Amino acid sequence: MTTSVSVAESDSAATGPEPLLELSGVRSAYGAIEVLHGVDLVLHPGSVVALLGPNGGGKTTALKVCSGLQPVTAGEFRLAGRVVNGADASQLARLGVCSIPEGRGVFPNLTVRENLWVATGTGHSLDELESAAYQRFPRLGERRSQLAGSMSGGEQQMLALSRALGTAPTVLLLDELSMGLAPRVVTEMYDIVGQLAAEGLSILVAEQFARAVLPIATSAALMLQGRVVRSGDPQEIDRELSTSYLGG
Ligand SMILES: Nc1ncnc2c1ncn2[C@@H]1O[C@H](COP(=O)(O)OP(=O)(O)OP(=O)(O)O)[C@@H](O)[C@H]1O
Repeated sequence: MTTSVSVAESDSAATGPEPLLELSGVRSAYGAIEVLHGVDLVLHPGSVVALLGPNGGGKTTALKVCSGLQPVTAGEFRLAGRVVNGADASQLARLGVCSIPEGRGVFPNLTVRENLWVATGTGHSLDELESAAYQRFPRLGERRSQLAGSMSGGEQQMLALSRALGTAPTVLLLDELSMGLAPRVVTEMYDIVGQLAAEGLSILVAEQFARAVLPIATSAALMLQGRVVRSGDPQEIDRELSTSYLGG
């Protein structure tokens, strides 16, 4: 069953450049246990925001809020200036939010082509999706009939990205892109993320390994124990992290 979304114009729409996605004082809980205690985050069009921090800081939960998989119990979640508290994942997907979860979310028992076919529901033909995917990632073209589960971690991540891009999102949410990938592949994947932002996509990426994402980030936010404790320039945050245990 689809619930109706209360979509209201925000007062902040009148002040300064419009963020595409914004969390203001967002709280969220699993059952009775609150794990986000008033999170503030801003994602501007065409930017990459790196959400950093150690295990359990709340990065994945914050991304789940942004993709409609986790409820907002207090505060405001805004998309293009409109309050979307209460919107579910399919409603947010229709508003242009696309998420690649930790572990990539490809169907291991389907081939590359079949995984791309899943995105045809959004209006593009399989031919169009394949052609865009293989142009960006020629390696996927060579493996179009291979089962996704038998591909390398990097190839699966390329497939997950291609399928996500097939839905023509405006906001891309990435959770731990680097997980299980060799350092060289991580660099390759984040170069692509940087290119996507340069093409206009707005990207929020949760990443435990700050060094992987900071070179292409527009800004960074550090999450500890359910709060953003620091946000700003990625180079500054990189310097601060390198002098703390988090940089290790
Ligand atoms: N489904 C769940 N049920 C109950 N508690 C949860 C659930 N998922 C996460 N938590 C708790 O919420 C807190 C934040 O977890 P979250 O996964 O958002 O952090 P994270 O920064 O993404 O960490 P990691 O990098 O380990 O995934 C943790 O204390 C975690 O134990």
